[in-house]
Amino acid sequence: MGYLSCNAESAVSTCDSYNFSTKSLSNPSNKLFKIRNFCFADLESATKGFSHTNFLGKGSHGSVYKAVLDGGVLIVAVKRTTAHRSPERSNGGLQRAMSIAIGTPAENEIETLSRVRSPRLVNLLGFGSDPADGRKLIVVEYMPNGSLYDLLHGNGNDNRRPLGLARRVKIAIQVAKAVHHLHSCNPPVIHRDIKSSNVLFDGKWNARLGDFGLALRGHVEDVKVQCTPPAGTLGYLDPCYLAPSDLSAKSDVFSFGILLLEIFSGRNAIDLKHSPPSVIDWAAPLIRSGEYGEIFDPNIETSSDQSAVRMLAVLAARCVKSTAKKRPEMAEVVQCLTAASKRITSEVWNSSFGRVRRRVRVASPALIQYEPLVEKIDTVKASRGSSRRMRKVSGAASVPLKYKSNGTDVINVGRSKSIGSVDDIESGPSDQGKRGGTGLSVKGMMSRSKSTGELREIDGRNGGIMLEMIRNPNVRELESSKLLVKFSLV
Ligand SMILES: Nc1ncnc2c1ncn2[C@@H]1O[C@H](COP(=O)(O)OP(=O)(O)OP(=O)(O)O)[C@@H](O)[C@H]1O
Repeated sequence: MGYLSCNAESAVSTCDSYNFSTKSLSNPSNKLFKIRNFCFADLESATKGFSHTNFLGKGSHGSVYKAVLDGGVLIVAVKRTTAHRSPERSNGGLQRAMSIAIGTPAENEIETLSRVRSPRLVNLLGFGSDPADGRKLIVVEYMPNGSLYDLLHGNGNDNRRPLGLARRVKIAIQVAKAVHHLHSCNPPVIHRDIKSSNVLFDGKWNARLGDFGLALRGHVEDVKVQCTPPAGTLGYLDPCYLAPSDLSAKSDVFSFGILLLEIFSGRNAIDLKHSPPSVIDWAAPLIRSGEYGEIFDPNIETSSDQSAVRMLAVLAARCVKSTAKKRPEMAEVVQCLTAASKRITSEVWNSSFGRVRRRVRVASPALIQYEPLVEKIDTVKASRGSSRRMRKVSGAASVPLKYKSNGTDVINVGRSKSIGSVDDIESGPSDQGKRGGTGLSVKGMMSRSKSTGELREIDGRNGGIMLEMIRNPNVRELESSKLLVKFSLV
């Protein structure tokens, strides 16, 4: 994929440097963020002399080390850039074009990150420079849980369970929010290097977007943007981005689309073990022919909500459309992923409560005997009277159930079809005394949550009763199993 065609040298000679200076960042009058100018000796000792033990990884611009500063209070990652060389001699030529029209990638990263900040990004904390050769050191937040690349592809030796679909979609949403944040800045920031190895996990396993070495901050018509030759990582690079003037936020959307396919399928953006090696060439025909489920990792269970699966697959296909204008904005991407996530999460939720659901199914409109229940019920008094509050789950259909009381009376009970949710029980007038009800109630829990409460008769007309669940936070231990066991089929 040879998309890189611009001559970096000529671009450098014509660009506007925006008067970038690291001095301005440490100037107290600069109120953007508190960016520290670290002393090299401090960074050197905090990384134990940039030792192997503190080594975190190596990128195309240098090595990254863990550093412990401020007497152990502050743990950071320090990027020590390689000595600056001209782009033509850079050894990253095949993987990435060295094309920053202003300064080095390190300077660019410092400049860009000093102006954007978000909990979805690997934020800049400060910088330093090596007095021996002037190399820049970038100090960013430390991400202790590795990269998305590691999580998806591992190192081949670990026996980790593959990530579930809900988790994958959550990660996708977090990255989408990061990109959306960048595009919403004024002027916007185009990251230009969205890929799984640039998504890192913080201490709470939230995904953060990092590595702003190639990021461009400015409007597409700005001189800086117009003068910066195309760059990115092969496999993720927008095929429409052939010249500086082609750049737009939609190039990031393309890279994000490739990342989505990688997240869903577990395949590398380019994987020579597969044919075709490119994830987009493999997935696009499947999505086009409506085989949406085929693009998901075969090692994970996809949602049985097929509309969510379709939404995700179609979204990825839209992001990687060959015409940039047809790709969605990141705001829409976030929305769509969030909608799919809700469907998947409720599906996961429902299946984890399958045990309760099965019970509800058994209890569908069959005749059910509830023999000793009356005894039990007689001993339990309604605890909260008319002040009770029903927590309703919207859209839950009620199914009338028939129960046999003591083998003699048949009573009708409204119960929701929705899983194990007594909260969903059909409600009605609660003044049981006036309605000639039996005055029975029973403790129970069938809620999705661990909350407990009381089942209380609320309507005793027509030879049947209506029960409702009254939430009772004081009752911790549940008698749901008893309740359910007592409802046996006849
Ligand atoms: N903030 C951080 N916290 C913890 N580890 C980090 C951090 N930043 C980078 N790393 C580790 O260092 C490695 C190199 O990071 P770097 O951003 O320099 O390069 P890269 O993104 O892997 O590759 P490239 O520079 O080619 O895009 C990463 O793969 C990651 O393992």
